[in-house]
Order: sequence, then C-alpha cells, then structure tokens
Amino acid sequence: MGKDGYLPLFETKIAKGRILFRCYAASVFVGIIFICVYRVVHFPPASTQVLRRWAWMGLFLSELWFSFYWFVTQFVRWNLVYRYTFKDRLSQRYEKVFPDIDIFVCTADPRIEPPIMVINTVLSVMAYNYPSHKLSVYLSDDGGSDLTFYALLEASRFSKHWLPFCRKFSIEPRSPAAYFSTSPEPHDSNPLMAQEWFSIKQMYEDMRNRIETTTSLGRISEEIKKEHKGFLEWNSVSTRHDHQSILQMVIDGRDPKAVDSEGQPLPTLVYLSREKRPQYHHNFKAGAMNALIRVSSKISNGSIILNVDCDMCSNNSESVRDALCFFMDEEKGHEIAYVQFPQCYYNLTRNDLYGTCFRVINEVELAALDANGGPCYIGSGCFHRRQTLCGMKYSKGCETEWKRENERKTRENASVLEESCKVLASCTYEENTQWGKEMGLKYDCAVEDMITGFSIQCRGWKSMYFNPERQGFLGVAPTTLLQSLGQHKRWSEGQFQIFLSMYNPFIYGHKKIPLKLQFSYSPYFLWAPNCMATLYYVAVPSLSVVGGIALFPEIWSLWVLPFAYVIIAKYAYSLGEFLWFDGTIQGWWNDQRVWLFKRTTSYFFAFLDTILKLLGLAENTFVVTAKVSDEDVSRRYEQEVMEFGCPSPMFTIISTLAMLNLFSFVSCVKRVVVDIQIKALESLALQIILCGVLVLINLPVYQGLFFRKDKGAMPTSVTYKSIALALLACSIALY
Ligand SMILES: O=c1ccn([C@@H]2O[C@H](COP(=O)(O)OP(=O)(O)O[C@H]3O[C@H](CO)[C@@H](O)[C@H](O)[C@H]3O)[C@@H](O)[C@H]2O)c(=O)[nH]1
Ligand SMILES: [Mn+2]
Repeated sequence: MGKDGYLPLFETKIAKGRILFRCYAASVFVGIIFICVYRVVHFPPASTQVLRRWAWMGLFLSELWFSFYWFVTQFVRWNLVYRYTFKDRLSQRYEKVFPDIDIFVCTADPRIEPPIMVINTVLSVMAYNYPSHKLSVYLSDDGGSDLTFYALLEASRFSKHWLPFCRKFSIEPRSPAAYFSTSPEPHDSNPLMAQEWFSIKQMYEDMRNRIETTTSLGRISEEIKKEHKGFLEWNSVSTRHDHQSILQMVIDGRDPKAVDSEGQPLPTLVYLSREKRPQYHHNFKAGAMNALIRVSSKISNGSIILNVDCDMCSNNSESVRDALCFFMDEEKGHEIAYVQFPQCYYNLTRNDLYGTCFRVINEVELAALDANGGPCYIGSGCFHRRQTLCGMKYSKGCETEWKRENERKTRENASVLEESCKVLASCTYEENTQWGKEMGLKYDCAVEDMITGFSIQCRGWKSMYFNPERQGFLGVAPTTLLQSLGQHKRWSEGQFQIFLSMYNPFIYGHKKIPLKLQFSYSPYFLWAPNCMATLYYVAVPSLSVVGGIALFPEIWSLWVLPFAYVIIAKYAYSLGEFLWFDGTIQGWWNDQRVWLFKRTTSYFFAFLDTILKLLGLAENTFVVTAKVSDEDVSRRYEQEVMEFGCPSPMFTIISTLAMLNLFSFVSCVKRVVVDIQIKALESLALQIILCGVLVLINLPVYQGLFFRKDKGAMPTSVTYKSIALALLACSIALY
C-alpha cells in the first residue's frame, strides 16, 4: 500500500533465488583469478620460443577481455525486478479521464514489408481495449508507396467490422491474420459467434486477396484510384526518394460519421509519407518518428505515444492499460518516461536456429537493467510520454494532470489540417532546429532507439520494463542467417558508435544516472569489440596445434582445474538458464553457434565500420530487415536447415574458420592414429578439445559446404575461397 492508504497501480517484486547465481558467479570469479595466475607464472621465457610467447600473450589478452566482459555482465545481473500491474484499480480511478494515445507504426519498403502485414499491425493496435475516440494510429510510410496507402484504405473499411467483432467476443490476438491462423473454428454451441466468425473471416480473406493482387501487380488500377482523393497525390511522385509530403486522414476520429458497424466511434487513422528529396538526409527511422511526433501533435496530441515497427503487431489488447498503470501511478508515475515491452517473435521455430528469440535478454537482462535504473528503449513495443520524447527534463513536482491533457484538440477540418501538417513533415522543417539532437529521436546512429532512451534517462527520467504473461507484441524474426547477421551488425555497430561518442555511458551518464546503469549499458555497447578476442580464440589455439605449440596446461597438471571449472560452470549455468526459460538443448546449442558466428562476422564488420566512420571514411546506413522470404527459403527455415545461399564476406569468414579447425583437428587425429604420438599430445590436449568442440559446432557449415545440393547451400566460390585460405593459414602455422 502506498502512502495515505493509497493503493498503487503497479508493484515491483525482487527476484528470489539469486543465491545460486551469486555462488556461481563468485566461484567462477575465483577460477578466473587462477587462470590469470597460471598465465603469468607460466609465461614462456624470453630466450626461447618467441612465437609461443606472442601467441601466449594474445591468448592472455583475449582471456582478460572475456573476464572483464563476463565480470561486467554478471555484476549488472546481481538484482532483477519484475513488475505487475493492477488494471482494475486503474479502470476504477481513471476510466473516464484516460489520456489520448497516439500510436506510430513505421514502414519503409512495400517489397520487403508487405502491405498486408503492415495493415495487420495497424488493425491490431486500432483494436486495443481502450476508448476508440482516444486512440489515433499513424502509419509512417518511408516507402512512399500508393500500395501501402491502398492497403490502409482497405484496412479502414475492414476496421468497421473488425473492431466490433473484437469487442463483442473479447478475442485475442487482434491482428486478423494472427487470429484466424491460430484460433480454432467456433463450435456449433455458439451459433451467433460461429456465424459472425465465418463472415468476418470471409471479409478478411477477400480484403487480403484484393491487397495481395494489387501488391503483386505493383500498381493501383484506375478503378481503385477513383475511390479516394488520396491517390491523386501520387501523380506528382517521381520516386520514393523524391516526393512531396503526403498526408491523408483516412479516418478522422472527430467526425461524428466515423463510426463502426455498431455506431461506436472509430480511432483516428492517418497516413503519412514525409517529404523526401535526394539532397536531404532522411535519417531513417528516427527521421520518420520525428515527423510523426510533430504531425501528431497538431492532429491528436496524445500525451502517450506507442511506437511499433510495422511487423510488430499487438498480441495483447490490454497493453495500453498496462502501460497506463505505470504512467498514472500516483506515487511513482510522474518520473517514468517510457515503458518498454520485450521484443518477441511469432515465427520462431522450436529450436530457434538463428538464436533470435532473446530468451535470456528478455527474461533476465532487461529485468536487471530495470533493477539498475531502467531498461533501454529498444525501438518497438515502447510507450513514451510525449513530453520526454520532445526533450523535456525531469523535475520534481511536474506531475501531469491527465484531465487537462485531453482538452487541447484542434477543431480545424480534416483537409485544412492535412495541408497545414504537411509543412511539419517537410525536409526543410528541421533546418536550424534541435530536432534529432535535443528534441525527438536522435540522428546519426544506427540504433536511434538505444541512444534516445539513454539520453532520456540522463535527463533524470526513469523507465520501466514490463514483461506480461501474455506477450504484448509479436514481430517477425529474420529467417536467414545473413539477415540475422546483418541485423546484428547494424545493432552492434550503432552501440559501439555510442560507446565511442560523447554519449559514452561513463562520461555522459556521469552523475546523471546511477553507476550501475552506466555499467549495465556497457555490455551492449561493447558487443562489437568482442570480435577480436573471439577471432583470436577460435583461430590461434587450433593453428598452434598444427605447429605443435602448447598454450594450455598439460592434461595431468592441476592447472587444468581452473580452466575446466570456469568452462564447465559457465556453460552449465547458461544451459540451465536457457532450459529454465523454456528453451531446448538443441536451441541452446544453436544459440552458442550463432553467438560464435555473430562475434566473428557481424561484430567484426561492425568494429571495422565504426573505426572507418570515426575516420570519416564511411557513412551511416540502415539496411531494413526483410519480413518476407520465398517459399523455398521459408521451408528450410521451418525445417531448421541453415540458409547460406549467396556469397558474402561473412560466409567466407565463417567457412574459413570452420575449415581451419577441421584441418587442425584432422592433423591431430592423424598424429594419434597413424603416428601414435600420444605422449606429444598431452600438452596439446586442451587445445585439441577446443578444436574438436569448434568442429562440432560448425557441423551445419560443413554440410552447407560439401553435402547439400539445395539453393541454401554454401556457394562454391565461398567453398574454394575458404579451403584456400584455411590451407594457407595452416601451412604458415607449420613453418
Ligand atoms: O528508413 C527507414 C528505415 C527503417 N524504418 C522502419 O524501422 C523499423 C525497424 O526496421 P527493421 O529493419 O525491422 O529493423 P530491426 O533490426 O528489426 O529493428 C530494431 O532495431 C532498430 C534499430 O536498429 C529499431 O529502429 C527498431 O525499432 C528495432 O525493432 C521498421 O518498421 C522499418 O520500416 C523506417 O521507417 N525508415
Ligand atoms: Mn524488425
């Protein structure tokens, strides 16, 4: 109970059972100390073995890096908190004075983000269990596509039937595609529902067919063009990189005629494609969001903004109310800037081949960030207080009066409003303003979300992490290895860039956020530099086996113990944690493999590109992740067969490392079996084991290189290149 007998709207529980974790962490720490002692005491003497000395030094440095990184990640996990909301109390106290909510959906390219998927997201958020006249949904289309506009128009019509249906039968989830693909056909025992179910389903299928036919045609027919004045805008669009602002209020919620089939008001629905000109940088998603912030401030000015990516549909119609439990809590609400939900995906397979399901991040790491001062903003599924997004600093006593917030709506009619808002979405509007710097989402960073959230926290605000039983949002996970690696390259690059910029958590965050939070950001911001230590560890010990250079204690020495303990304890704990959160053993193994791939490729290229950018030799890019794949690729994804397919430098690195370890391993086996040199191998035992594990984890790579004939196999050019490179490396190691 809060002060004065007030019941809070949310509660916080500290995770129990951290004893086991703390014992584990402390014991591994001791193990690490022993390893360091071993490395120092057994440092090869200067006079002999120059090569071994260097290899040893590198290995020691890598181990120091891993230890430091491990130490920080464990330290910030010391406490975890979980939040629970009381929606009934919220409803009792505030149902009549709920604030307006603006929902931003971003899309960028109709070819890789199909309009039918986009409008399913739009429909799912229009159907929140929340007073419709207080909801406004904005679709930002950076693809500037009339196909997307057409789909939105169709969605606006369909919503008139969909919203009452959702309300009447309290269905979940409220994205029609997700609902009809997961809910069983209704029974005859409920004839009323059955009848409506089938007719709505039919209506949805018809709409989907129309949209998909038009999308595959690639252009809008003359007939359709007559249906809405909005299509005229495209007469003056030359390309998607060069056009005026297009703004259409597809549903004007203030209009008394904007009602659904039961006469209830509909949410406002707005289409925006901000102006694009080749000579102006558009700043990717951050630019789109900032245009939306301005335009929406003129139209609906909701005091809470929800941001979702176009593939992240709502999976829980209560999420808005959940978020409000935080913002409207009488005691703590006024200091909360944003409420972040986890990013989850609906297209994951059982063993999650590409390790995309952030199991441990969602269940543990974000809860730890929350305990240390607040989670980061991760782009999608996040509710913001409008003022904080616009740069406001936190100050005590600036409590929001929710009742007054709603009285600021404009009365201008839709077409006047459309015209006057276009200016706000023009290229020149931001010139000589603080947009992208102190206002709105920040520019010049590939992870605009992280840096924006961080700077909001540095302005004194708190944030909350909320991970409800029924997931709030579900998106589309990448379905090929290359997409997944590309996504991680963008993330790790952006994060490392922040670390090296003035926004370094320890410098910029100094005295602004708790030290623990500064530390909590570091493991993410330091993803990229992991590549160096990892590359070293997977290549040098194996090559040293070929050259007969021992870098670890002999198998019968007591010094093996700390190595064995640290490795076994670390991996056993990580496996246990993974299984605890509903993972599978195979899934964990896949996760380890992807961990390796990311560190040797995504992070490596991110590291290089960050350095190039610092030197002014490269520019920021944003490669949008594809949300569709052709049938063949999807089938292999379903069957959990790794997708290579096209030549890429990333694959060359992966295959070369795999081949190199294979060669080393084969050379050991040969020595044991053919030359019977068992004794000589005692000093190399740990390296051979490491090499063997690397071979095991790379099995799908060998399959892709040599045994598969399908289109997802490794391209032959990569095969030849990697064999040549690995042979070269091994022969250098031999001499
Ligand atoms: O110029 C652009 C580029 C992208 N987007 C949109 O941004 C979203 C995220 O793009 P996606 O390719 O799906 O990136 P992800 O890696 O899946 O996204 C995560 O990481 C991004 C930062 O790297 C954040 O912006 C996202 O919110 C977060 O979900 C999508 O809705 C895009 O349509 C734009 O609106 N304009
Ligand atoms: Mn995405």
